[in-house]
Amino acid sequence: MDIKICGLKTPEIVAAVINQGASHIGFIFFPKSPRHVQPEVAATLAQAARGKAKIVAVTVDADDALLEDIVSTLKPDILQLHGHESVARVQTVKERYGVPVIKAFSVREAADLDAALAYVGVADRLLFDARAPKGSELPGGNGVSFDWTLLARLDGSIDYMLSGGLNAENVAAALAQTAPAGLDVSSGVESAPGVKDETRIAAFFEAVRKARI
Ligand SMILES: O=C(O)c1ccccc1NCC(=O)[C@H](O)[C@H](O)COP(=O)(O)O
Repeated sequence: MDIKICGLKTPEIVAAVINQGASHIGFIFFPKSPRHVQPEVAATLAQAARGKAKIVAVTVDADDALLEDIVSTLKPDILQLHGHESVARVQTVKERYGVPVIKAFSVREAADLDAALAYVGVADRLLFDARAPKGSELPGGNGVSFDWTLLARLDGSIDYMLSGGLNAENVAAALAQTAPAGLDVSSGVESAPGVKDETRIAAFFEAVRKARI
């Protein structure tokens, strides 16, 4: 099972998540986020992880100038589009930058999943996250979950990551109700917004291992 730890900001935490066996590490390029990093910082942090985990650049409705900067500076393995990018925009980004795309969707009700189906075959992977709570300026990284039973309506062949409010305490329940190809977590392995915690990271990986025995 793929595990993506998102919102990394320090070399110590990059080393910790690689040691735990993360398949993906995510860097956030969204100035309002407490996890925001500059492309140069992400590129330096990514050096220790390259070839061991996929480097994911997370953007929100980014324009071409920002994407070009990120792609040329960080050289990500994957671009995660976490805004309102259309199917056509996802296709264009894939073609223009030659990088696989994860398209994120905010889920609160069944119709949100139906809307995501238009991206199957265009995005390389879908990521289902919770709809941001009222008042939040962040489209992701809010530490809130959605009703996982909604995912039962998906065709079993759809490749998706589950995200939104996951942590060591609830991940077994999430895996009992869903069949994702991967998990994505940020707040659930933090001690404060934007501050990753090695003990919580280890506990999350341990909980996933236990749930999968
Ligand atoms: O994490 C952020 O601050 C963020 C900001 C803007 C867009 C996306 C963001 N995060 C994307 C992720 O992939 C998070 O891991 C995902 O939303 C889950 O977050 P959490 O519920 O905190 O585990």
